[in-house]
Amino acid sequence: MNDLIPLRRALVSVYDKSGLAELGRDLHAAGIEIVSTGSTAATLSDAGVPVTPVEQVTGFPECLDGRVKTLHPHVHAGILADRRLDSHRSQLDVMGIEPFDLVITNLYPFAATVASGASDDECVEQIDIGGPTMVRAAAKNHASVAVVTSAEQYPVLREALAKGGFTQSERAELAAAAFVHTASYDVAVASWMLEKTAPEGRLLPEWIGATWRKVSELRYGENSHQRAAVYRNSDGTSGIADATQLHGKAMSYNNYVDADAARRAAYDFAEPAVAIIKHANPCGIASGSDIAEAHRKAHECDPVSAFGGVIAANRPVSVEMARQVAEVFTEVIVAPGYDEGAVDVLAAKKNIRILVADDAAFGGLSLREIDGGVLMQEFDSIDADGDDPSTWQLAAGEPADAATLADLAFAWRAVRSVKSNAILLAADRASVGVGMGQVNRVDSCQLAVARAGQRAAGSVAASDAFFPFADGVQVLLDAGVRAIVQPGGSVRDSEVIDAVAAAGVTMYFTGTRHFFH
Ligand SMILES: NC(=O)c1ncn([C@@H]2O[C@H](COP(=O)(O)O)[C@@H](O)[C@H]2O)c1NC=O
Repeated sequence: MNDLIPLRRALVSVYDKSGLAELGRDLHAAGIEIVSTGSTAATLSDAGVPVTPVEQVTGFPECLDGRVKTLHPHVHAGILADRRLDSHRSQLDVMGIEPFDLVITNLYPFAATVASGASDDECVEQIDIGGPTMVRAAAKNHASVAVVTSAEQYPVLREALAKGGFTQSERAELAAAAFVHTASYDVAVASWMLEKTAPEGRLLPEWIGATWRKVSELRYGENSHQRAAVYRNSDGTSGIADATQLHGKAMSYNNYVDADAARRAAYDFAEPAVAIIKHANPCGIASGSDIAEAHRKAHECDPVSAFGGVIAANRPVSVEMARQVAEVFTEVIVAPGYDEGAVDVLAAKKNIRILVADDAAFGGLSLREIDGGVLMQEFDSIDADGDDPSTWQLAAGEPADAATLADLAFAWRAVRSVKSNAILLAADRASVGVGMGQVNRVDSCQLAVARAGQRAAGSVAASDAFFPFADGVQVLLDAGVRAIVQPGGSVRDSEVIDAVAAAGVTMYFTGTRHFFH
């Protein structure tokens, strides 16, 4: 297929000058004439590369502090002429305009400038206008022009130089990448402008722009007949999507879902904490004086279910914890780091996936896809009103002693990582029985009690939402639970309070609910 267009003339205008001098030499060596803007031209000249200043093409000086450099018909007609058309070629001849075969541009660093905390004026100045205009023009006209928008593409460009140009399909691919580049850039600008112009107190934007870039394809999705891939947020935030894998088989779709749930659970705690997740629910969650103790206690909650689990720690994994984990078949372990020797201990197990990911920073706004749209809400913060035990209202029984209150506070934090209806029994800042995802609260109570077995007696209980009737709470009381924390707010609260008081059990109302679906 002879659709290769030789590269004879290039427009080069880059903010990021990395690799520019070397590239310029290669372009020159390939016989390409280089037209270039201000400091790009200076960098090339300093490197001994012959360059035509863009002013020589436009016959107009760069002006307004660089706001106008390449925005000129002599540049844009040279980029946009469809050279398959006789009419376009002859118009260029008449106007004395030479076409460009190649545009190399990277844009002003708008997002980085915003992230640096620069003033509004400085951010506005970093909204590139001429760059995207050239990029979009070249991408539109990929039938005639190749466009390069990042230094990461220079190796591909060098390959094209070696073979005498880009093919049509290569130019189309470059054009697609270029439109992704300008679209992502505009999403960043538009989001920032919307935030700037939002009326006081408006949290939920009128428009949501977000872009994600594929990190990798996954073997399959939730099931083997579903194709799937993982994408990373383009806004620079890091998380489980771009965790570094140190060992083990490739992550699966379900591994990602569970690792995300595990991190959410573990990172609710300031003290060392571990969550063990199966099918997005904790089968064990505990805090401890160190991470190994937290893991031991989390594992003891339900050793049967912990088989094949996904573990998250909110502290670096110690060798001691690694040894404990290595005794159990574990799908994934994710932590902010690993003490020396811990990875070696874990990696002795061939199948475990070992991930290191930055400390989780759950918060802000979260999105959930529904048919035809998305739901946006504030992330459910555990530090909402009502989460501080000092604000809880004693609804029944005697005030809890300090140790019991600490266990209730633990249970209240832990229960919100359990899918509703959620009941979590805890002792010594560790779950001992979890009832999750049931369609009524009585079943969740029964499940939590059954899982806890003998440990239910003397444990404390947390319920993610109020008890609509006394039947659920009665299951907990019959099992010997000694203190309960729940939001309160049911029309039948008095029945629930009476049952709890009759059993001589302490119960606090938080006034805050933590449904999790
Ligand atoms: N206004 C223009 O005509 C214009 N043309 C190109 N630019 C940008 O100027 C930068 C390169 O400028 P310099 O070569 O002076 O470093 C590139 O990031 C390019 O995207 C422009 N600047 C911003 O809008």
